[in-house]
Amino acid sequence: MANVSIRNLGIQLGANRVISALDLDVRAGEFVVLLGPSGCGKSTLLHSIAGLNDAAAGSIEIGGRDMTYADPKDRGIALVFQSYALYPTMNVEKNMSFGLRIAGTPKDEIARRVARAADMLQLGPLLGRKPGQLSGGQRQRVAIGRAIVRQADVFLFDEPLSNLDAKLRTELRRELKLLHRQLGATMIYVTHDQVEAMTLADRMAVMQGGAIQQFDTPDAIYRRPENLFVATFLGAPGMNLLRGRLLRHDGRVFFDDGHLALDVTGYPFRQPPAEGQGCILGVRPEDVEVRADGPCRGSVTLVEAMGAHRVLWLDHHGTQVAAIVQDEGAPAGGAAAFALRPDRLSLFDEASTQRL
Ligand SMILES: Nc1ncnc2c1ncn2[C@@H]1O[C@H](COP(=O)(O)OP(=O)(O)OP(=O)(O)O)[C@@H](O)[C@H]1O
Repeated sequence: MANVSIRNLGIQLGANRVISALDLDVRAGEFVVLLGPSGCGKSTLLHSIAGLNDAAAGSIEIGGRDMTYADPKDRGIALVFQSYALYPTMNVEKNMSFGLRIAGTPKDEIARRVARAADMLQLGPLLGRKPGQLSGGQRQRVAIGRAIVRQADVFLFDEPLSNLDAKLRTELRRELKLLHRQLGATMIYVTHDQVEAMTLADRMAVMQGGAIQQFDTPDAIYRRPENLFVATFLGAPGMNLLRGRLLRHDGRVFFDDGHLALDVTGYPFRQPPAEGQGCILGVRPEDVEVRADGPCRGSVTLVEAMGAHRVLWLDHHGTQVAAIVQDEGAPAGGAAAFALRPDRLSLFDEASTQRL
């Protein structure tokens, strides 16, 4: 296991500067997820760590050694692709051992490593089969097994579960997390699926436009998003947003959207807010409490039954506010009062969209 330290990285693909001045520190043994919408540059960043893209600027260190211009095979990494990339004519055992045989690893050592990986991934009974005789999930297990036998310092995963159906994804996701614990290896994992990111990551980097918008634990990012992009990218439904201004009155600070004056004096402002400052208030649907004595009012426009809970959509003077409720007796229509949990609010500057 090794740490990965990226400084001031710039990556140019054709005429596109896909990544600029990017810093990222992955600790040894950590599971880091790169998460972001399509085209944000997460695969480009992963491929740069693997040495498949040339750096136009900056540096990449792996295990304290400068690998910026090193050949992919010398970086101590193993890469698992979305598309499995298995050899169709070789059986599972041969697919898994291929890299080791090329590298001249002794036969008994190969057998030991393949047996261990097959055991971890429940591939033992399938070792004699060809890829064409395997399901998608089994093929991806073989691709992961092939990476494990290499005993790499850093494992890189490029959306490895996205070809699988929902049930298999969930299963293999859990197996990957357990595998990480067992191996204690450094893993960097690309996905655009936020559930995958939240459940797998020790820390995750949320990317947009070739830059990391926030790098922290899933909980910290979910609870305290650094900017509006991160706030709305995570969560289903996403964070509710109300536009208003910050006003001072009798030594207290209020968020005022013209209909609602919410005392936010206790909010941990990073800088004292300016009087009248344009502000966007964010609150997660599970932090909207539908209760008769709530200070806000809205009319129920839609109720979505999700099985374990319901999503209530409330029209608050033209703004749709989602509330997650557990109670089957929740209002199905008409007017409803609600409150916003004061300790769970996020406030963003309207102009910069950064967290206040
Ligand atoms: N060979 C290339 N030449 C020029 N631009 C490229 C090349 N490959 C990718 N890009 C551009 O770089 C940007 C980042 O692409 P990248 O594949 O890293 O995104 P991504 O976040 O992994 O997206 P996805 O989830 O769709 O794979 C995109 O705007 C893409 O169009």
